[in-house]
Amino acid sequence: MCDGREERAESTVSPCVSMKSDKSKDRPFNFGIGPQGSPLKMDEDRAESTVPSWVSLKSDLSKDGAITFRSSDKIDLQEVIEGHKMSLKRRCEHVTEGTHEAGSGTLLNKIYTELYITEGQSEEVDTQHEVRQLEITSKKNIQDTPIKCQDLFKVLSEQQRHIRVVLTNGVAGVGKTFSVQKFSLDWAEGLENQDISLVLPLSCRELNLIRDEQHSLLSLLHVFHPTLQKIRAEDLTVWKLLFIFDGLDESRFSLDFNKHQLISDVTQVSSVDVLLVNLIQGNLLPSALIWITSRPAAAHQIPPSCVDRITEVRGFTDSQKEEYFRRRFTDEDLSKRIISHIKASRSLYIMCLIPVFCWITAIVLEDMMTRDQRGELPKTLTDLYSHFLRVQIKRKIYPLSYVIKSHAHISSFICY
Ligand SMILES: Nc1ncnc2c1ncn2[C@@H]1O[C@H](COP(=O)(O)OP(=O)(O)OP(=O)(O)O)[C@@H](O)[C@H]1O
Repeated sequence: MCDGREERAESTVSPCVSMKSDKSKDRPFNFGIGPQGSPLKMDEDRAESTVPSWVSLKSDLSKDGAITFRSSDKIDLQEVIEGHKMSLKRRCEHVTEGTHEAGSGTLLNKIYTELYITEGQSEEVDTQHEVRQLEITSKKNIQDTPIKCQDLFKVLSEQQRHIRVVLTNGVAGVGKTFSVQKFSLDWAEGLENQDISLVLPLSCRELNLIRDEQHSLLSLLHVFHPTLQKIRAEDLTVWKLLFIFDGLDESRFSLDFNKHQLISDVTQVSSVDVLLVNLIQGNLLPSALIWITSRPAAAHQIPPSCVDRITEVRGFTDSQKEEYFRRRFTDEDLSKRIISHIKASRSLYIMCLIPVFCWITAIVLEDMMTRDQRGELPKTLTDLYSHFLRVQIKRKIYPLSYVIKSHAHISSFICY
């Protein structure tokens, strides 16, 4: 049992068929490495911290849960937090849709459409055709308990206790990374979860880059969040931190929860996988919150006993599908025509449960409807896919490698 805690509702993470693709290996969301804005200007000679313990910080929570600092710790802590918020906001407010598209960027808040997220995990998917599976899944949703992304760490019923580790499953292209980005942006903009001192997204794909290096948790944060260069070990132990590990399926670490070095000090150096295991088990920073996202087939790497809440991103409900197209196009008539076209095609309508399909559909139908198109609009997934490739090649805005990766992503869904 992780961190030695007593009985916890057993969660089953059944590995489902993963619609694995190469798409997310090219994901543009860069959590850390690279230019992240200027470092904070802080007084080098500041007096030793008088930071109160987290317990006393908690007593300073305002009505809306936001932290207010006492005068002695006000400047240092708030400077660090504000600097980190600015940096995170810069990184999260622009997104690239679909797959990597150099230099592009849409405002996340402009296109972000609420996703259907549920508590718990759907039963293992069977081997039926993808469209059939998605149809069944969407019907099963009715009894499930929806949960909002911003509430993932909130205790929502009397039966629940403190939620420390959340595992979010979801198939390829369903919106896990977008959810992480939206959660982080809302925090950075001061809108949600203001009781959390620092939200620290770490993409598993980027962590792979330092797989062979030795780090302490503190130095790991310095590498991936340079705006936190000035934070010290004692800060980490008193703040309420949220670590987000996005894309566990992309991780090349072998997480061994049974036999590993025990680490409880944030300055202790070890391999990155050992740091992760200790963090997830609660040996290292036991009060830190942890959010892990994964495609279903990789989620079993986290022992159920370590997980306080399992959620699943299910994609878009029917009304969310329509909302997506309405948000995407300022031309109301165009969005209406696109919605009525996908509604008329059963397979397209069902597949639009997956947001990345909405994106592909939008690209293709916008292209076909806004120019003098004589051909028939695509009604099957194969039609849609071939039009998609044609549009991309014609636009020449994507390199060939991008087109090949798109193919890998999409072909994991399409067998029509
Ligand atoms: N909430 C959303 N609102 C609007 N578009 C979305 C949303 N979620 C996802 N999308 C679209 O779907 C694409 C894929 O989403 P995302 O990268 O978050 O999926 P994922 O579940 O992380 O996939 P993978 O497992 O392949 O990494 C996005 O680039 C975007 O075009």
